[in-house]
Amino acid sequence: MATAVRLAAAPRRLVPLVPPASAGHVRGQARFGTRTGPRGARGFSMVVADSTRRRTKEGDDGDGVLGAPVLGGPAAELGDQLSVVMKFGGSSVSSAARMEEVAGLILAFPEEHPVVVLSAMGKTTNLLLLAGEKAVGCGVIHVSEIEEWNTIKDLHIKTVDELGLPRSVIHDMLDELEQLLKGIAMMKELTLRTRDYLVSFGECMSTRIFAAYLNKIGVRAQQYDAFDIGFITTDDFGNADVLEATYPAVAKRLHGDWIRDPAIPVVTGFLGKGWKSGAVTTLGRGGSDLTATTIGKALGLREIQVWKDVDGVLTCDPNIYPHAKTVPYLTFEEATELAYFGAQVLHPQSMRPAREGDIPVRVKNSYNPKAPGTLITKQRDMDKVVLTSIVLKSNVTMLDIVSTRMLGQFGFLARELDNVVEELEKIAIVHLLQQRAIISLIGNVRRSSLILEKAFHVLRKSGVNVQMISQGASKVNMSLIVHDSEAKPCIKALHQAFFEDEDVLTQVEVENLLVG
Ligand SMILES: Nc1ncnc2c1ncn2[C@@H]1O[C@H](COP(=O)(O)OP(=O)(O)O)[C@@H](O)[C@H]1O
Ligand SMILES: N[C@@H](CC(=O)OP(=O)(O)O)C(=O)O
Repeated sequence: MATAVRLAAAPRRLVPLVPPASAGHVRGQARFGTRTGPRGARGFSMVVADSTRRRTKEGDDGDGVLGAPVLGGPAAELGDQLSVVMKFGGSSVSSAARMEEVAGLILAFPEEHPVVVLSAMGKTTNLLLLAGEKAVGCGVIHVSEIEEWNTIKDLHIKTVDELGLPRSVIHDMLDELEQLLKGIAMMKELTLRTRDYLVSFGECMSTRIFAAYLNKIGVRAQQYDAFDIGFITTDDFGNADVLEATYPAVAKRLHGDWIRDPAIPVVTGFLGKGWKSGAVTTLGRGGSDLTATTIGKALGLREIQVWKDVDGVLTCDPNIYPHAKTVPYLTFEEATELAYFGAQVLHPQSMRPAREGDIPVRVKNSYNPKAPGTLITKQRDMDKVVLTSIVLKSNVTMLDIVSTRMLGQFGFLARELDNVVEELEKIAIVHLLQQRAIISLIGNVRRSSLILEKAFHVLRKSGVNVQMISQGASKVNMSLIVHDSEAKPCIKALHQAFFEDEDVLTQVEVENLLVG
């Protein structure tokens, strides 16, 4: 749950990336093609285990399939450098057929030498969490009956079978996972640390399967567990931060191995190793995006690609309004605001390494690779930009504070919500308003008057009362707070007005005419 605060203190080298027509499905053989080209305070308004396990043995492909013939694939020769990161999310690798498609996509760019980052297959992370919660209360002898555990097991076994791989690729992992669930059942508790260890099995299995499959079709690949190759994090289980030491460590390991023996690295997304505990940590839900950008920066790669199940970053969440359109270009700042204010498509922290390393990020659709996707860079031409995307964050609690005694007071908001309210009530009248939603208008704040005029016109026509508005320090975000129940219709109405009505450009043109 997020919190919004209203203080009413009185007074208050870039080319389209499209696989060739020949790119596509592979089964048992590599195919090639050529690339067609290659928070916080805003003025007075505020919106506010054992990690060494499963180490890949030296000289092992990490997959149990050794010595497969090299048919081709991104044809690395000594001297060639790793060039891109290709991250595939859970939906992109949800089945054997999807893994074959993804292998086809990688092979469609033979001149690239990718580092592949994978998430867990499909909904495996959610299923692991549910299985863990059930294990707490079900008793050791009933662990084998937990529905989610059986779904996970069946999916992974089915996948290796369908890909023609030996079950030994994941056998030990599944065994270890069942032992862990029994341990949770025995202890009747699931700590944050154990939870991270539990969910790590998802990425550890998907990467082992995929690396084994690449090797089977003759493309040399090497599986890596991120926590074993230098992903050092804070010990904030469930939401760990990547520490600086990660960059040189990851670069040394991946680059060093590649130079000695060029095999496509297939790295677990989402996972790290706590610097104090040495235990497996996770980077927050959707954290594989951050793994990808961290590797991109560490190795100074040309581009970071995040392959999803949508045509790129869209003008709004397609689950809220299906007529969302692809946003072709974004800046790192826009993408960060979008993610931070609730767009599930990117991990909120993921743009930081890309921005620091000035490495373009491309969001692509693994189900529709010909779609151009979204290109995210440091800068873009904002001249014609009005609104870029509309983002919704629901279930927000708003604090409405009226006081004359708060000027010069700061720091109180950093504490817990209950404490904050208690503290504030000493000096102000506080209303805690729940079930609110933040609608963020990501766009060109230099056109804020135009955007807000249009937005308020739409909202007034829809009979919606805006309860707070925040612009503040961000150059790309204007936030409105409305009641939760009104938020989705608002998104739809705003989307229609900004992205489906023809008159927006005309307004820009009129404005340009007035200015120029
Ligand atoms: N503005 C947006 N643009 C694109 N997708 C969005 C947006 N807001 C929400 N989404 C959702 O994000 C999903 C993609 O993100 P995610 O599930 O994390 O991808 P993956 O697991 O493939 O990395 C889409 O399927 C879509 O439902
Ligand atoms: N599997 C993890 C990490 C991740 O990034 O997944 P995805 O790329 O499918 O959002 C999760 O579900 O959170």
